[in-house]
Amino acid sequence: MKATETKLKGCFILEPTKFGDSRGYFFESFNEQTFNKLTGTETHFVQDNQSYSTRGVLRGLHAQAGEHAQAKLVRVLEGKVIDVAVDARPGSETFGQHVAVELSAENNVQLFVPRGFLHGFVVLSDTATFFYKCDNFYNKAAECGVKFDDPELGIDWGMSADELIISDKDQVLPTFSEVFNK
Ligand SMILES: Cc1cn([C@H]2C[C@H](O)[C@@H](COP(=O)(O)OP(=O)(O)O[C@H]3O[C@H](C)C(=O)[C@H](O)[C@H]3O)O2)c(=O)[nH]c1=O
Repeated sequence: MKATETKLKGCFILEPTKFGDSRGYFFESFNEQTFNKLTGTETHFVQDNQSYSTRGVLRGLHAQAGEHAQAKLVRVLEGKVIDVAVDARPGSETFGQHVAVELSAENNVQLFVPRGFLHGFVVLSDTATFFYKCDNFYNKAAECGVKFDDPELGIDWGMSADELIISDKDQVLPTFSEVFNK
């Protein structure tokens, strides 16, 4: 497994070591000891999530607030997505900045999204199965989010607005400044 820290401190791109042979391939998709050594953290994941979406579905930008904040290790089991993490950590040098990474069943790339980040993704393939580990349990009351197309964030989702499929809930999310600069 190789880990590369992004411009957002604590946010890492991880690439598994793949062992191929005449049958196909094998790789360790997660190893707590390896992960914590590579990221310099003591992360302990407690919940796995999986979602299935069709092309153009955009889920996000979401987070859980306060003590219910979640770090996430995200990857794609089938299909291709653009995955986005936005730094919403108070006082961070990269506050309001984001990274966008292509995750796919072909590249097997993972993104570690630390606590204090907003997270979302858009599906580029016909369908996508998205899998992620969380280091804190789901808490509906602590859910918060920011509008995917907030001009202050300037995220290029790689698709035109008319191609996107977005939940009613996500359509009416506030702007980044309304949530984090209040
Ligand atoms: C997140 C979550 C949801 N749910 C239930 C609540 C709803 O009845 C249903 C769908 O939830 P939602 O529409 O919030 O699902 P997404 O839009 O995929 O939300 C996720 O999208 C972005 C990409 C994220 O990073 C978050 O993990 C999460 O917010 O699953 C649960 O029971 N447990 C959970 O952990």
